[in-house]
Amino acid sequence: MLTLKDIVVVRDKKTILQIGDFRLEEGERLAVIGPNGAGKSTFLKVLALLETPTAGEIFFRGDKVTGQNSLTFRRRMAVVFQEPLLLNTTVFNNVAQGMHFRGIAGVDRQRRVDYWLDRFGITALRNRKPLHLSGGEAQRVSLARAFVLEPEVIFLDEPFSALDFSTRLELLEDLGTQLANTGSTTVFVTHDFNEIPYLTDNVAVIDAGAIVYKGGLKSLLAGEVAVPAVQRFLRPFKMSGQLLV
Ligand SMILES: Nc1ncnc2c1ncn2[C@@H]1O[C@H](COP(=O)(O)OP(=O)(O)OP(=O)(O)O)[C@@H](O)[C@H]1O
Repeated sequence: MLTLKDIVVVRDKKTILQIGDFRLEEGERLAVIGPNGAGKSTFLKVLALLETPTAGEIFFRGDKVTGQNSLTFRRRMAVVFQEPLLLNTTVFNNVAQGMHFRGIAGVDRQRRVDYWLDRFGITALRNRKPLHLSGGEAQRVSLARAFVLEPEVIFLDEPFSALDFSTRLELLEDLGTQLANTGSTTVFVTHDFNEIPYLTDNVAVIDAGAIVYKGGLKSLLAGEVAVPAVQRFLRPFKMSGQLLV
């Protein structure tokens, strides 16, 4: 679905991302993990066509992405960030907002919003303004706003890292269910190994701007693969007993 070729991102004269070959397949659910500053968000923004790389090519379903067509492709994707970024209007309007740009209106729009409010358990909040939502509720609105667009690919950049543990678990379970139901192609950035099994076993590890591992999480944690950068990153999780998976 998305292919990166010889991507380089340079910022402030520093190379922060370097990806030779990368393919995201149709229906693939990929978790991206790595230490702080490794380049995870930059990688996600390049894939989501939100950041233009310094060099390299991006293909969406075989078509080369250019300055002229990138907005059209971007409208076929949805992104959820750590901060919900909601407008100061009702939950219903926030979820309905993106459909305006896609020409979906009337009964169809209402039906789709109602469906996703229900899927994420926020129907009762439909007339509430964001100021009066908890962090977990606000992130449910963000998720509904992304899914309602029926995007071809969903990007999630540490969507739950600001939430408490039990809220995070509930949201991970609900997100996992909805991703399984829709079969959406997904890229999920996290810095916590424990979140990954709720969504997938398929993981890419980024370190110092490069993908140093792509494959199964279970085999990675079982030590079946020996990538020094991965072992270094895993060590503090194991030592502090934070690795629950
Ligand atoms: N616009 C920019 N200008 C200069 N440096 C940048 C820019 N964007 C990112 N960087 C740097 O690039 C590196 C990678 O940043 P990025 O946000 O992609 O990492 P990350 O793995 O998502 O980090 P974190 O887990 O802390 O969110 C960091 O050192 C960051 O400071």
